[in-house]
Amino acid sequence: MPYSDTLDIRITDSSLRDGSHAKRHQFTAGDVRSVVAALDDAGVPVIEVTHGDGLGGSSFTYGFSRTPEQELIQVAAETARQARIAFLMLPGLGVKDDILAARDSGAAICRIATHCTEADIAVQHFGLARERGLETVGFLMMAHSTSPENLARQARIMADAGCQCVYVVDSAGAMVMDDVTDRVQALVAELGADAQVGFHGHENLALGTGNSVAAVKAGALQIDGSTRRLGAGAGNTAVEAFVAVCAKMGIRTGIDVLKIIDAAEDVVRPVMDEECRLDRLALLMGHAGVYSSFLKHAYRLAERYGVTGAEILLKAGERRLVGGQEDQLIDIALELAATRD
Ligand SMILES: CC[C@H](O)CC(=O)C(=O)O
Ligand SMILES: [Mn+2]
Repeated sequence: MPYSDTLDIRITDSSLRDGSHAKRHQFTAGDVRSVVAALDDAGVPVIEVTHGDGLGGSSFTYGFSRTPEQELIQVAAETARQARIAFLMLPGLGVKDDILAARDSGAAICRIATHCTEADIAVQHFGLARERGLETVGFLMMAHSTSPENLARQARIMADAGCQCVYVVDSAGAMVMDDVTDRVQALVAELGADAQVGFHGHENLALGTGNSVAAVKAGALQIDGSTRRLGAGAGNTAVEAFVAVCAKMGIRTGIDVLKIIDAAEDVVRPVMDEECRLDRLALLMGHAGVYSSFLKHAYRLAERYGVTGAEILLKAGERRLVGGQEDQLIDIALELAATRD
């Protein structure tokens, strides 16, 4: 079944949220205005705007936002003519009042993210969001690290709590196509008509587009990407490439291929500090299954403690660190530095 009468799938652009990691959370209101205007004009139906770690992420642990995220959400909502604005929140980092504030700032879609085995911590948040008229999306992060069967059980918890679409989130960019197919199929079978299934990819193994196509073939109706790959690690699935592939495959996204290609080059690239590269550290994250948003932390800590980013990330992979354990990267760097003395 298609997403709607006019769309086979719905794409959410995460450049202004996942891309916040790559920008070390330094987006300005002007950045948001220009990117939202271009994506909206190209027909992108949903644009996510928040601190990289979601509402309430601005902190010593995750990095401070240059501009308060509610202001960025407000600017996005005022700029968009047809696109709906989404925000992300990790329970515990953000609180319920942040959800209400984001709704008042003009956001329409509430995306709640948990580690893939902890869906139960999101139950109240989905309830509140639905009660206040927000559309809901659930994010099961680091989905490569649990079985399809277990992931489906976690998706059921989210759907029963009022989540309308549960995402398989390849936070580490560690999945290959069969991993995606198995997980998306398991969720589709579990959720049936109760909730849609989505997929969020990272490019750490250069499989963002291929994995997203696999997700669609397995029944996903919502797909995330970031224009010019502006996201954590090697970035997210490039929206412009995925849209062009969909056009060739006859998958209706509602996004104008030529306009999104221009937006990537002329509007998003100038906002970026640098390209999101598939370099050594990004590849290591895909290989070792490490949370993509650890990348910039690894660079910073490597420099501060005189160790290498690769060592930090490989240890993080061995210890199976999950999102929210950024402080443990400091412990790893200190331990490595101690072995140098
Ligand atoms: C909220 C942290 C994280 O960046 C969410 C996400 O995009 C992912 O897990 O890939
Ligand atoms: Mn991500």
